[in-house]
Amino acid sequence: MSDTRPIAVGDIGPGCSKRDPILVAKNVTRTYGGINAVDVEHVEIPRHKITALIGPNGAGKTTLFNLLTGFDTPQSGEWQFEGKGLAGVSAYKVARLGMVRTFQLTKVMGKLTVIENMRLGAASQPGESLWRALLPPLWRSREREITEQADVLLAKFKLDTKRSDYAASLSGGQRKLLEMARALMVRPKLVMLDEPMAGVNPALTQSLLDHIKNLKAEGMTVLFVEHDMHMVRHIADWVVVMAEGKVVAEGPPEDVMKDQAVIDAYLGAHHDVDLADSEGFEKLEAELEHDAESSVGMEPDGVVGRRIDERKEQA
Ligand SMILES: Nc1ncnc2c1ncn2[C@@H]1O[C@H](COP(=O)(O)OP(=O)(O)OP(=O)(O)O)[C@@H](O)[C@H]1O
Repeated sequence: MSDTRPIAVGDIGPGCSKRDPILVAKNVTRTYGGINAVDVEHVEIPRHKITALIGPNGAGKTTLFNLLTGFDTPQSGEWQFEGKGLAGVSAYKVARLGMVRTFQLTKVMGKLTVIENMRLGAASQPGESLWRALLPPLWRSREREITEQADVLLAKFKLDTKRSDYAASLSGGQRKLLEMARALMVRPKLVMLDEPMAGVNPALTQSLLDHIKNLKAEGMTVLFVEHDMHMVRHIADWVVVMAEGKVVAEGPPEDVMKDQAVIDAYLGAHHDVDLADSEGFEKLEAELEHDAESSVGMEPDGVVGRRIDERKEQA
């Protein structure tokens, strides 16, 4: 049965408190040269929910992911995952604690087979090195267990027929699926996905969406960065909006899309467009076609945030 209790406690707005947060970050800052890439005063991610982190290009979404998961170091800040402080904790240990992430550009190992990539995902499970070093016979049985777990996941993600293929031979969408499946090898509690839909062929889009919804159904919490607003509206329970490094809005998707701060962050001068309405995207697209200077664009499939000149280069 779905949990219909309110996600937030008290007033809804940037940095608001959650009834049951799995991740709480305070005063996290990261500058590059003179740029405040991330300057997040307070943000809480609700447990057992799907939260979308949105914002225009350069808003600081990926940098925030990197900081929280130990792939980058902030100038200041603290954050707790399940009540445990993670500042200064390495990416490897963060994954072992149950907080895993995928990357905008997948990091699967092209020269390894699909099953080898999956086995590597288990390397960050608690106790792995101890088993291997101290108890070789037990380690062999552990290896069998890892392979079985990998095969179950590969079947679930419909990659079992690719088991012995090199990861390099997979399509972009299949690599995204493999990266997600591999992340699940550590049996995480929080799964952070950086642009899961980018570069995914439309035939795989529904499958990816279903997999993300399944993560929640299986008791995991999901936080994902995405430019595809149709996806955000379709699967997110909660949306956090960043612009210029800060959290500028948050709330349920239907409310956030109507929020003036979100409209300002995404649309600049195009204030008359309603992001809560799919026709609004078409209108925005039409307007931007006549606005070559705009730094915010939209793909026909609903991708907001690409620069117009980037889109022309890609075409
Ligand atoms: N390694 C880096 N060196 C210098 N500047 C960086 C670096 N990484 C990010 N930045 C800058 O920090 C800001 C935030 O970038 P970030 O990639 O986090 O944004 P984003 O919201 O994820 O954007 P996108 O949606 O395009 O992925 C940008 O101004 C970016 O140019």
